[in-house]
Amino acid sequence: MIEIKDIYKTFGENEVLKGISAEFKPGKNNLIIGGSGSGKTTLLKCIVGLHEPTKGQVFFDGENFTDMNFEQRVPVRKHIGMLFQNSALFDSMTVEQNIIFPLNLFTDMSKSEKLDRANFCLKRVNLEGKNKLFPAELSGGMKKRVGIARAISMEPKYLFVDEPNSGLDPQTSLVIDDLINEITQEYNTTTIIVTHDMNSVMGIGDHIIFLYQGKKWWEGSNKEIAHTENKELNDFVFASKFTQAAREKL
Ligand SMILES: Nc1ncnc2c1ncn2[C@@H]1O[C@H](COP(=O)(O)OP(=O)(O)OP(=O)(O)O)[C@@H](O)[C@H]1O
Repeated sequence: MIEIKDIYKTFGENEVLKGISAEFKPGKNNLIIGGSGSGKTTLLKCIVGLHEPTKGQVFFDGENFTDMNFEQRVPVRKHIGMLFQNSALFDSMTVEQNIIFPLNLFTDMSKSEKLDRANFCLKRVNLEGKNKLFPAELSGGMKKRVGIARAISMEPKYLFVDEPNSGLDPQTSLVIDDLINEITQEYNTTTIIVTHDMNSVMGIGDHIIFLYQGKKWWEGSNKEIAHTENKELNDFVFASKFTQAAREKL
């Protein structure tokens, strides 16, 4: 479980996060949603340690991550898998080398063990046999799947995903959402996903927090979101006439 307590983040004069507290449970898809510039990515980066919060604390399974120094964080980081917006693959490396990269950094596995692990992860994301391809030879959806394979190579306890569906068509987005959902349940990972995608919200949103004006404005599940009376959340989720009409039928 990940717990955040009273997180503030300020850039110069710009107070982006104003006291956010939440709990993110294992085996659940925890979604962070909100308008553009509401601080979703900033919050994710504060949780994972890419930004230091101006105030407040982050706990990984009860351990105070914020107060740890670089060395103390290393064992926690080993349990973190990340999938960032553009998949962040190394263009000069093959698919296999990309997946093995964290294993080289964090483990003393033998070459054949690493290869076995890469093959297992590739199979898991339905990219068996694509080992020797380079990122430039892959579609956007395939790149995401390689990103997921790399993220799970270390068998993470915590999985952080920023905009998994950006640049993908609706069908491929569903495939990626399903994959993240399956992995979250199979490995009981505490998964935190930043998303704009309302299909993801309705499809896999076990636990959703909605950011507005730097605060946690609403929290609940995808079932609850359909019936919320929260005006700002309604304006955000059901912005179009089409989604408003769909809501009537929920
Ligand atoms: N490194 C930084 N330095 C200064 N300001 C930053 C930095 N990172 C983010 N910000 C500011 O923080 C605010 C929130 O940005 P953030 O990227 O977290 O929003 P977001 O909700 O993820 O937006 P989007 O949905 O458009 O990706 C913005 O005003 C942005 O300019």
